[in-house]
Amino acid sequence: MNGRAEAPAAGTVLNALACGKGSAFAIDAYTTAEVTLADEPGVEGEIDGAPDADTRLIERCVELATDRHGDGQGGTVRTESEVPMASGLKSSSAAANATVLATLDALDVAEEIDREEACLLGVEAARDVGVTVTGAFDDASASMLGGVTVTDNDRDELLARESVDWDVLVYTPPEQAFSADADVERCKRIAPIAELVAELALDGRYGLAMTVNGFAFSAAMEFPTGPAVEALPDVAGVSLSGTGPSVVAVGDRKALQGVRERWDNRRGTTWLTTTQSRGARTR
Ligand SMILES: Nc1ncnc2c1ncn2[C@@H]1O[C@H](COP(=O)(O)OP(=O)(O)O)[C@@H](O)[C@H]1O
Ligand SMILES: O=C(O)C1=C[C@@H](OP(=O)(O)O)[C@@H](O)[C@H](O)C1
Repeated sequence: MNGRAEAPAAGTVLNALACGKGSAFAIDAYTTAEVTLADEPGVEGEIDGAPDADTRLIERCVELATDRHGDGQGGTVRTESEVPMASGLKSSSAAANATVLATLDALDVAEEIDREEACLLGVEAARDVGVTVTGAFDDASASMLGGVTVTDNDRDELLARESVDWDVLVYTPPEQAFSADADVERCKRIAPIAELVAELALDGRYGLAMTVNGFAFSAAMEFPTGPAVEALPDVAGVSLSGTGPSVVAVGDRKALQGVRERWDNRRGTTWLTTTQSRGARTR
């Protein structure tokens, strides 16, 4: 019983750490999971190219999926990823979604299970192993469903979802920042600004929403605002992604290419990509 699936990474419109509401958009970079089920319980996880990384998230995803939709089988799970880990680009959501879908594929029920329900299994696994603050249903839903989503993570409620077709520039500094280490109390201080960003996002004004989000959360979590200032006013929106350190910008491709030249003077990597509206899928 083998299953295989892929799920996209995502960038931030609104970080949910301040007021519980969040918004994210899927991008064209993927994590793939391969699951082999066995009759005995116990799950062994492996992350390609990262032998020391924490495999509990993907192991818990297999356990929850076989508990709810199979007979509690164990097995092995292996992920391969184009998404830098703990960089604000939702590597955890992509890994969880790919693993849940690959497990459902191995159980031969992937087409019967609603995608939002499958996504919530990954959110539950992330809460169980402590890699998230709010559950990150914003990031998980964007990765599972594709497009841009707005969610209430306190209620695990999808408030809005739409397909979008944006060019996206990503800047990834060489450092890592794990969500579980974020200074949540400082983020909560900017809740009134986060509420404003949620209103802008629900109004479809995603570009302005993400720019306001980026300045506010960069201040709260003490990340530099230089990349955003170098991108404005040429782009439609620019923000610190998640709990950082990556920065994402959306807008006209030519303008993004100009911003890329400026960002290339910084340490780390830049890449041009697009939004992704199909979401996760079995392979
Ligand atoms: N490819 C992967 N395979 C398995 N687990 C992963 C993978 N990528 C990320 N994770 C899990 O997600 C955690 C990082 O999550 P987080 O700090 O929220 O970063 P991000 O912003 O990239 O989602 C890792 O410690 C690991 O548990
Ligand atoms: O753990 C969490 O609850 C969250 C982590 C952040 O994302 P990253 O995991 O990308 O840092 C944030 O953007 C999201 O809204 C909520």
